[in-house]
Amino acid sequence: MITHKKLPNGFEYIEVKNGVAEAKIALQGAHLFHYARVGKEPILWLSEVSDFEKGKAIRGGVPICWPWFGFNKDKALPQHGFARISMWEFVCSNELDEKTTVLTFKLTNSEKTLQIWHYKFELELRITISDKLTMELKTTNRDEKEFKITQALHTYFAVSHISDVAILGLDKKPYLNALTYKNEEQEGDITFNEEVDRVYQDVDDEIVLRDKNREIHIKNQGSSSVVVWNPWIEKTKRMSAMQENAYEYMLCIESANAFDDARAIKSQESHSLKAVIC
Ligand SMILES: O=P(O)(O)OC[C@H]1O[C@H](O)[C@H](O)[C@@H](O)[C@@H]1O
Repeated sequence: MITHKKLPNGFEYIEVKNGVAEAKIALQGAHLFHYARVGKEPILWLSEVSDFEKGKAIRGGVPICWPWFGFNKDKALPQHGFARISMWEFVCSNELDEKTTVLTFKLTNSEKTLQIWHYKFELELRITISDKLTMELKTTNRDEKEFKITQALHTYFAVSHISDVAILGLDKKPYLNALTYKNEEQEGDITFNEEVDRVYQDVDDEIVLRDKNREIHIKNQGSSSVVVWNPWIEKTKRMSAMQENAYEYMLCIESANAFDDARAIKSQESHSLKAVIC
């Protein structure tokens, strides 16, 4: 079942419920901010003090970073691009069976986007809610000239406690340490006891988030870079919409095309970035 909902301030979202899972997706940013299987704990983390407000990104769920990931050279432009703070069009929903709901959202260039990013584009997000969460973000170049994007499905995962989790599947992978700007290589599993902000490259395999009582598997397509991030104590204090202890209960594993994995898309061609989480 699909229900259109509105907060008292006018902020709109869609609630999805089917036989196996439920989800919530805001029209601003086509931002999925809740996904849980029936009777199970949510997979995604959402800040208890997140904004649900026009022009502000939701803190948690899956922000869509597009058409650039991270800072823009022009510091006046928004970090992680404009897609996550733009109003998307809800195109359609399709209940394939009692366990599978597919929703499609679209964003195209406008006068406003052309002022800050000088290309015509079509961006489509297909979200499939079933016992798996599937997100496919397709960028089509509708301009005459080629363009280059960096992007991410910036997934915030809920964890029982940051000191109890490990990320498997990135052993021996090269990464850019975004805190020191040094290139390093992963040794073994990733565990957390300090701030971590890394862009892994050459990722071609499944990633596993191992928690005390569950494992989450992440499989990406059209992507060979993965960002792993936990802000830890000091950065959390500086961030918007985060409670002081929030870093203990979340981490991000972001399905990306970032840094060396930027993608050039020719006129009328497309690129799809897909993540399957189960
Ligand atoms: O606060 P935001 O703009 O949502 O960014 C949140 C985080 O996103 C990514 O994971 C970056 O690697 C981090 O450096 C950044 O702090």
